[in-house]
This record gives sequence, structure tokens and C-alpha cells, in this order.
Amino acid sequence: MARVLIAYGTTEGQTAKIADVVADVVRENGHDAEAVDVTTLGGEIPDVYDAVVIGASVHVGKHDKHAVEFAHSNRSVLERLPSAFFSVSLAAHGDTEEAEKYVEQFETETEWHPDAVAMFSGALLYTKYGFIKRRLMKKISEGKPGGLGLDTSRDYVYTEWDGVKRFAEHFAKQLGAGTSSR
Ligand SMILES: Cc1cc2nc3c(=O)[nH]c(=O)nc-3n(C[C@H](O)[C@H](O)[C@H](O)COP(=O)(O)O)c2cc1C
Repeated sequence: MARVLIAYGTTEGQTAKIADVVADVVRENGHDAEAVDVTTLGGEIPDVYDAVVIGASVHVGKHDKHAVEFAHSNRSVLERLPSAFFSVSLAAHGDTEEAEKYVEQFETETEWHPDAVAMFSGALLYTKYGFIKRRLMKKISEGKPGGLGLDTSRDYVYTEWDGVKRFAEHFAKQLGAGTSSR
């Protein structure tokens, strides 16, 4: 049994929800797993973990800066342990090229090359945004491929949960039954 850290950087909470599902699936596969907001980790991966997944959402073309900083400063541990990264964006819903560019940029900035990478579609939470953000997101969504929702009286969740579960299951299965150590 391995102890798996799922550290996430989120602004509106969708990446936290995805991290929770990843943790659930990893546990279902016989390991210990904790989904933790990266800002609460004090900058370092606690040395109790055998494997690490980092998740981060994209805002204005960039991944969550706390997650980027965390991955960069812990890159030597991440390179040594089984590790994976998941990116959360609206580009992942219909604009794969753009979503891939965000991931490339993340890998360049952090100098970390995870064993596995996934791109998950996020959410458009119009009812949770303030007035300015709601108008901005509608305007941006109008021109985007993927047919993003434009009705600002409701929210749109594009995350494909089956894909999230498959990613988590694949990662968990690769850890096998034994515990690796640092
Ligand atoms: C102000 C704002 C800017 C955003 N900018 C981008 C962007 O540049 N590219 C993109 O693909 N998605 C963008 N998104 C969509 C977010 O990635 C998506 O809403 C995601 O679910 C947010 O995850 P979080 O709730 O974990 O922060 C943006 C969302 C907001 C609210």
C-alpha cells in the first residue's frame, strides 16, 4: 500500500472536486490518499508520501501559481517518486491544442516532467462569479471552440468524471501493492 498525496491549486473549487475524486479512486484501489490544497502544505512535500499527483487549474492562460511554485521547488522529489499531473481548463473542452500548450508551459516553468499527464475540462460557474467575471467569461466563451454555455443564469460543468476515474485508476494500479520509499 502506498501513501499518495494529491496536491491541488484551485481558484473556484473545480480542481479540488477533481482531486477528491482522484483520492477516492486511489483509495478504492488499496492505497492511502489525501487530497490537499497546495497552499496548506508549507511549500514542501511531506516525506511520508510514496507518490504524488499535482492538479492545477488555468486562469488567463496560466496554471495556478501556487501549484506551479510548489511543483518547481519540489521537482527533485517529484522526479524521484511516481508522479502525475492533471490540468483543468475550459480549453480541454474542445480546444486540445490550447490545453496542450498550457501543459507544455507548465512543464517548462516547473522543470518537472511527470510520468503521466491528463487534461480535464473544468467548469463555467456563472452563478458563482461576480458581475464583471460573469460578463468576461461569457464574452470569452462566445468565441471559443467546444460550444461553451452562454446562459449566465446557470452553471456548466464539463468535467468528464469517467476520464478522471480512469486516470486515477491507472495511476493507482501502477503503484502496485508494495510501498516504494524515498
Ligand atoms: C477569470 C477566469 C479566467 C479563465 N481563463 C482561462 C483560460 O485562459 N483558459 C482556459 O482554458 N480556461 C480558463 N478559465 C476556465 C477555468 O480553467 C475553469 O473555470 C476551471 O474549472 C477553474 O478551475 P478551479 O475552479 O479549480 O479554479 C478561466 C476561468 C475564469 C473564471
